[in-house]
Amino acid sequence: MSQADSSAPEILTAHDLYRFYRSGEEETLALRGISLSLRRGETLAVIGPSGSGKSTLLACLAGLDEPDGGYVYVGGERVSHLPEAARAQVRARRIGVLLQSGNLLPHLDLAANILLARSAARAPRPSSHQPDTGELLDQVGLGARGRALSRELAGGERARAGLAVALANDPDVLLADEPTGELDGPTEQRILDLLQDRARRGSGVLLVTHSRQVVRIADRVISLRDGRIRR
Ligand SMILES: Nc1ncnc2c1ncn2[C@@H]1O[C@H](COP(=O)(O)OP(=O)(O)OP(=O)(O)O)[C@@H](O)[C@H]1O
Repeated sequence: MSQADSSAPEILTAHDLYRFYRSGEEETLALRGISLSLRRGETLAVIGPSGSGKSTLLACLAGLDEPDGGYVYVGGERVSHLPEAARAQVRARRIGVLLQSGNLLPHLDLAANILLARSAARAPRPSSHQPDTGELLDQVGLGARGRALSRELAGGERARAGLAVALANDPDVLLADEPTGELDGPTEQRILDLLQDRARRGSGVLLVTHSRQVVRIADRVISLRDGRIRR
């Protein structure tokens, strides 16, 4: 566990999030009034049984999905209730997202994926230090794999590559869904080290996970059940 500074500024705020899904006659209330916040340098783990709303929450926080009620702010900028293009811009500038489905465009090599994520950030914040592609590849231990396509990477390499892309915009907030997935021990440790390093550099880090190892590096843990935070 890292030692987050309780006086550090809040970098992510989510208030009273609701999300309904409707398919045919069936209605699912995936989020039922979730409020949470994250400070710079803080790592928050989100746990809960399958179907409790973790991925839906992450998608709403990342601006990949729109909540039906409530709001999300990152770094003082609104993420929710914006046209999709505006949400994508806030995400490109401020948020790193690591999804289980992977975040590499399949027809571009790894270096090009990183360059694309960096250039999408366009107007980096004055304080930001966007690492260059070589630096990022070295950080995740893939210095020699910049020319590889996603399909040419082994599972552990692909997870680290995804993290490199998620970090390419020097995000205020890193949101990751099962960042260590099915990885072996040494690769899992490497990812955990990178996540801890990210928090030390002042990002807020939110990790959806079932892994005890991941929970161990968190400053705080919240548990979801039926779309609510369990108290
Ligand atoms: N696109 C969708 N359409 C309809 N229902 C959905 C959709 N996505 C999620 N749900 C439902 O919303 C609820 C929350 O799902 P969600 O995927 O957020 O849970 P989760 O905690 O991430 O589960 P898991 O750990 O299995 O990934 C579930 O009941 C799920 O069936």
